[in-house]
Amino acid sequence: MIMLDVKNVSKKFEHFQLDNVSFQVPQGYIMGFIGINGAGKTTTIKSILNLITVDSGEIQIMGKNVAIHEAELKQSIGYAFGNVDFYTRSRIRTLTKVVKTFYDNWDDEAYRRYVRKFKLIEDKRIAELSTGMKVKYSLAIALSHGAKLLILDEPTSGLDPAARDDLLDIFRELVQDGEISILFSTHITSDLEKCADYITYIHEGRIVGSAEKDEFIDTYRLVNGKVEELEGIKERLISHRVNSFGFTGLIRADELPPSAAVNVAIPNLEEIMVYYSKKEAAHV
Ligand SMILES: Nc1ncnc2c1ncn2[C@@H]1O[C@H](COP(=O)(O)OP(=O)(O)OP(=O)(O)O)[C@@H](O)[C@H]1O
Repeated sequence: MIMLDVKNVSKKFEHFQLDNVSFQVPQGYIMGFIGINGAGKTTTIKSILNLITVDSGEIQIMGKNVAIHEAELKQSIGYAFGNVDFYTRSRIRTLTKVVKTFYDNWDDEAYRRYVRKFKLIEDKRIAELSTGMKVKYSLAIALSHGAKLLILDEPTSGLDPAARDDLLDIFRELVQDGEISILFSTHITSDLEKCADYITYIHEGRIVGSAEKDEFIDTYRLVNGKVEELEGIKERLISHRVNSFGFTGLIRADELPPSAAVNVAIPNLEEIMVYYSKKEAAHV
């Protein structure tokens, strides 16, 4: 089943627009949503949560339009924002008492289980929680009301490597039984190398690619060669850099000329993102 279906969504701001954004998150998988700062990740997520009204296009969760069925669908969605503070003076215990009243399917037993699993101390005020703990608290809330789609906006930013690794393990565990799906936005691509099944890449408000992770990476090649070879291939490169050893560039695999005298390697997600952002700089 398709859990989240973003279809041809456009939204225009004064200096930025989401331009015909489309991608799908299948049930039971983790979709990594990547792009550099300002690419449009948060705007897309706000559209999915119906926090902003899109100009055109449609977003469906479990086959239902979010703009029409917002209240019903929010029962099935959990969200966590890594860097946002909410009700910072409340204690966990107090906040949960309020939050649980929003949900029809609240499961106290599940909540108790997640409080223990995530080692949440209920007497602590939100302001006293570390970033990782805040994300875990959001997850505990989401999982206790039976959320089937978790929308995590930069959940790992600001975390140390050990805390990040801990959360990534939790995300993997959550999708294991095929019920829960996760949309995970980040610019820390190494997190996604570890935990995402699919990748959607947004650049300047447009989707550059959305596919299973290895297939997405396999669309690109990193090439390097002597500067003399650059002219013959330059036009096909997404961008390139030159140093004293020669040049390195990113190219779509289907654009690679068979006869080019260059070394070819598979890039990682970070290299794909870095070379795409250089492309933008070259065109400004
Ligand atoms: N309400 C708004 N009015 C005008 N412009 C906006 C509004 N919200 C976002 N933008 C602009 O849209 C662009 C995309 O922002 P967005 O937050 O979606 O990017 P992002 O990919 O999430 O970036 P980051 O990784 O830095 O969080 C930015 O240039 C931002 O200034």
